[in-house]
Amino acid sequence: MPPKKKSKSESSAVVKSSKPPPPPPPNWPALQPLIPASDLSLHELLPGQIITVPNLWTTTLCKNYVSFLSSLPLTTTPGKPNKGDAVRVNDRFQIDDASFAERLWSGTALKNLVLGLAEYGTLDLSDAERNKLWGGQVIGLNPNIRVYRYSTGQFFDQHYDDFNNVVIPGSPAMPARTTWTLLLYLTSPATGCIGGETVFYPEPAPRNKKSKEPPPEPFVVHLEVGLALLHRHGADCMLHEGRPVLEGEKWVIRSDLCIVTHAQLRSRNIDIDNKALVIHSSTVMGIVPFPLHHHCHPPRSLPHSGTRLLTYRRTIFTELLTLGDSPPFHLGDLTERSHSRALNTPDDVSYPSKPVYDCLVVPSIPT
Ligand SMILES: O=C(O)CCC(=O)C(=O)O
Ligand SMILES: [Fe+2]
Repeated sequence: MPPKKKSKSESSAVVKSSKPPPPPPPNWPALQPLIPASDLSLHELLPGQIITVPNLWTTTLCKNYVSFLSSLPLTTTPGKPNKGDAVRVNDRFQIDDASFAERLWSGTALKNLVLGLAEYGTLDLSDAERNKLWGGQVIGLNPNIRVYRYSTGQFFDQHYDDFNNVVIPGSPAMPARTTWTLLLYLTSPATGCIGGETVFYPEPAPRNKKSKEPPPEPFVVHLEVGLALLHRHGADCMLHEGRPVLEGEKWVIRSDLCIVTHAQLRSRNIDIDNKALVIHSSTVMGIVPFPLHHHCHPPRSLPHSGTRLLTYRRTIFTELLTLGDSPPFHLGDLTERSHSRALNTPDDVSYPSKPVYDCLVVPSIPT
């Protein structure tokens, strides 16, 4: 007798049982109230290494979040780490939630400050300098959101944060790499949390390594409610730790800045030279301004015909609206209809509806 065939439902049941679906993301409260971006700024505490945004979240928002986060199923990490991992003793909750990561990025002042789009409070940098600082063109935050609660006596021992390759979901999904750690403090001495500072240990200058000079002073970041701390990670990460909490509870939300890289773009049929980004496709499509946010009116930023960019393969830049619907590729705001609509304001009428362009001039992106 032939083996009994599995019915569809049976076989899907088998698949299901082998890989349980990920837990649904929490019902995160709204990110409000917030202080307007115009009243916030980036503070470069250690050039190229540590940057903060005081009051990224308001005290009220932090307080609401602490009470919300307390309801999540946090797990205490074991005191004995895997080989090579730092000793970390805290309670933690971790979830892949691209939509929350996007809210934390675009729904607060973070994106505009990091990308240099805010009118005030950004660092005074050229696009190339900004890309160098962040390690590339930042496209958002790591969807892997971590929530830490340190109770009295808990700590995160000295360690370096490594980078990760991640995928930012979308259509299509965008491969990216993390370059800076984001720590958002929700508590501080003002809320009864004593201790728990994040401390960085600068490397002694090479010539001093063998000398008897004392090592450089540690750099201490004190907890402040609503302060976002960004620090470079990966190969150039500074040794750092979360000091033991002496009293009260320390709450932190952790994510990372994510960048796109040359290699990742190339693997998607996108070419870049120092100034331009071109999408190749047999069907078309278009050319995506990069970074998008520097070009609210992309047609204005297109090069004049006759420039060297005409040597690129000719592509028809159909109305940007089409990018929103069936994109060969899209990023960030261009995928949003609201933004696409904004491109059809009366301001745009002087542009032909189906102009032919080769390429868009964009800032360089480090490999
Ligand atoms: O909680 C802190 O102060 C440090 C956290 C940290 O270093 C990390 O998440 O890698
Ligand atoms: Fe760390």
